[in-house]
Amino acid sequence: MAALETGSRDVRHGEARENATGFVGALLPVRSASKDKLMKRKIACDQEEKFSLVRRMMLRPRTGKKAQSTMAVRTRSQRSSRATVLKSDETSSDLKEDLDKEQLYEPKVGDIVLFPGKWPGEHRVGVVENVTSRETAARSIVDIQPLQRLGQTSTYVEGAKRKAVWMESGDVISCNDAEYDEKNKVWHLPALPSLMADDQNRQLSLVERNQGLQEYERLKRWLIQGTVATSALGTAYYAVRNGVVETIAFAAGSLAGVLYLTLLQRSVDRIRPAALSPEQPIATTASDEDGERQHIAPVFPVARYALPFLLILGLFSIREFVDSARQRLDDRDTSAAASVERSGSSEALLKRQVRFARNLPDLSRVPPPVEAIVVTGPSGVGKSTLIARLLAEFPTHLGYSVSTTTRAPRSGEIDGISYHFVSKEKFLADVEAGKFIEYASVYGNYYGTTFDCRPGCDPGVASPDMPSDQSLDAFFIWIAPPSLHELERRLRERETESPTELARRLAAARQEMQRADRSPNFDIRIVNEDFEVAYGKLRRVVLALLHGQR
Ligand SMILES: Nc1ncnc2c1ncn2[C@@H]1O[C@H](COP(=O)(O)OP(=O)(O)OP(=O)(O)O)[C@@H](O)[C@H]1O
Repeated sequence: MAALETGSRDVRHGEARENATGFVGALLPVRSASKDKLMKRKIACDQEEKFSLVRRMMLRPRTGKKAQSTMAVRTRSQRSSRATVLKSDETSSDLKEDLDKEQLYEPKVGDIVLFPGKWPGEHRVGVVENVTSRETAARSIVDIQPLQRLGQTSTYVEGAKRKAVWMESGDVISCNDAEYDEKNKVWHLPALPSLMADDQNRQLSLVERNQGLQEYERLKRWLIQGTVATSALGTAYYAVRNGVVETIAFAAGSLAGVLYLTLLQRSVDRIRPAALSPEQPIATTASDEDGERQHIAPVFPVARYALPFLLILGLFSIREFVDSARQRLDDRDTSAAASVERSGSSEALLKRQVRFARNLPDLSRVPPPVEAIVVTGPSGVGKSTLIARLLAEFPTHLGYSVSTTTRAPRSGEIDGISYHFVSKEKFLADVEAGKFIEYASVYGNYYGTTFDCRPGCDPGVASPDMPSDQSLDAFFIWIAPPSLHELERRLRERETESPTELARRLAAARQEMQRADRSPNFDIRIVNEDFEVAYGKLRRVVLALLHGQR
């Protein structure tokens, strides 16, 4: 053992260092080497030593007591054996002999192997798909396709998701006993190679894992409780501040959120380590949950990824539903208002007024910017129809000013409802007294609109044919027909005018429309082609005016 003797001599001369990296360093021919060369060789030997250790770690225990130890235990035992070698000045041939006793496992494509899972202490079974050896490293890279255990059986199948993992060859253990069933395309593993750590290590990893799981359970509870509490508060707030529909929409959204969170947690629960119970051996690769996962695998990922989109879609649908419900309620209230107007039911009227009052301003606090809203337009354009709808919708906020005329009442016309029928003298006296919003002389008779309105609230809606030039703090709206032809059709269909009267009204309408086009007195012009569209525009304007915006 010349080399060893050299080392021994160095030790004697005090030239060898304590940190000469063990017995391999002691094999260096120190005397004949320069300092640089010495360092290079030392590094080479360091690597060589590491390599030998790596090789020893990769050795798979086959028989005897050692076969029961884990890889971790083997690493420790390697260290202690190395110390023993140093102490006892064992020779390199002794080491080789020691190494030769063990066999180095080199995975091959198609081998069934046991490899570490992502959880501490977890091990899984897989089939080797590829082995890539590396020139610069002792270990090769092994691509492994994980297998799934079927329930508690010793049968393994390929997972639904084919996703290979890679390991270093030293980290995998061969499962020699695996048998492939060609017909059913499954592997039978009568016994897994045991990887049990010593009891102390095992207990430690279990304690750590249980602590982690407890924290996770706490976090889960906290998340769900927090979301439920926030949802309940939000729903209560909506119930107090907004209507039923908004509250239902918010509650539905919250419920969907909680449901999604629960599903997400269930999904996370399913990727727990295979062996959770302390009684269950850590080396078990898969459990019942894996089998269960296999069944739900194709369904659950789809649901998981589709759920956020479904939620968004659902929220949009709820919004649509809320809008349409609101519209339906509005329509119902409007028609209810009209029927209540007719039937005169004070209870229904009160209910309707309360409902509308929620969205309408308190006029004592928000004074409207105008004293009157004047709706003007040619005869037959639809003024009365539009105003009737407005009055039905805002009965407490709008009143209607009945026009005053000096013409004689026609059959069926009632004084005070159709018109205020007054004498020419009285009319002119009221004009002098400034009682009229507007007045005009038409075909020898006076027509005018006063500030008095029914049922006596402010602002009123007046329906004069044309606004007068007198100064009035009113908002003037011009309602135009889509065409003269359509105007004539409406008047004819109304059947309230004689042919002569109809012709006269149409001629007057032509002139009024020309004057209205040039008149600077109108604040807004609305074409009444589609009734709902025209009413929608009118309604928005009136609401803005009621809320103090001009
Ligand atoms: N957008 C519309 N499309 C079709 N018909 C309409 C429309 N608006 C109103 N009408 C109809 O036109 C006719 C005339 O309407 P309305 O009596 O309200 O007009 P008016 O302007 O008040 O007339 P007048 O000034 O002579 O009282 C009614 O039969 C009404 O139902």
